[in-house]
Amino acid sequence: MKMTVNRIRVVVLGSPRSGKSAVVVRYLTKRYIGEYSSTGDFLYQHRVAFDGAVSEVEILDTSNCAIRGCLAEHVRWGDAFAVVYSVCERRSFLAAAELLSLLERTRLPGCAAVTLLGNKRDLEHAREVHAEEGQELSLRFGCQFYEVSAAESCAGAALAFHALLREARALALLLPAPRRKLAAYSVSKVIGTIFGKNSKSVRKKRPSLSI
Ligand SMILES: Nc1nc2c(ncn2[C@@H]2O[C@H](COP(=O)(O)OP(=O)(O)OP(=O)(O)O)[C@@H](O)[C@H]2O)c(=O)[nH]1
Repeated sequence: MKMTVNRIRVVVLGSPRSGKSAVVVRYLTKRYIGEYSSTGDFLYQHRVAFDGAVSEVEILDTSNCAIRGCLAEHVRWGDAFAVVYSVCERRSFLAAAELLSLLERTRLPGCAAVTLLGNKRDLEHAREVHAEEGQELSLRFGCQFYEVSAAESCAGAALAFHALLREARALALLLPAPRRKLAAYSVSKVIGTIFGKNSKSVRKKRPSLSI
């Protein structure tokens, strides 16, 4: 049976140190890398098959968007958004609320799949944001919500990303959007870079984005 293939562009947003890269790499490789020295965005290409369909996914792991002024460009580019905060840092939760509000203002409601991820749930002793608060925020913006721990397991990240891709697939059937090409790194090349080097500090390079 021929599997349908669809292309989905995912943008991962959130405060510095909230665990965006750790969650993305955990989902892509099932492994946890402790430290990244991030200097910019990183774009991964990933092919995933589930629910009888194949998705060619581009995941943009952003860094310091607000400071670098590239947030609007990323919001225009994405079909789906993962907004990450750390359950141990209230400031990152407030920033996530701002990001959800921005997405609501700039992307017509129902035109993009969005999920809110409360990361670092393994650090219960340092928790500052309760799960109910994340749930309420997701209800307010009509988006999905998961608490995950990139450090503890890949199940949470996989569940959250597959749910996001499932929603993006459904929207793509309703809202065909123009496709723009991006220079991208294949996951195998990226993973080689990550694991080829000292995995303690992985330098992230900013690929040339041509939208
Ligand atoms: N305990 C714990 N630590 C985590 C988890 N996820 C990430 N970290 C740690 O949090 C720190 C930041 O993780 P990154 O993935 O680099 O965070 P980031 O959001 O990509 O950071 P920027 O690139 O600066 O925006 C690192 O020290 C990670 O080891 C988690 O689930 N649990």
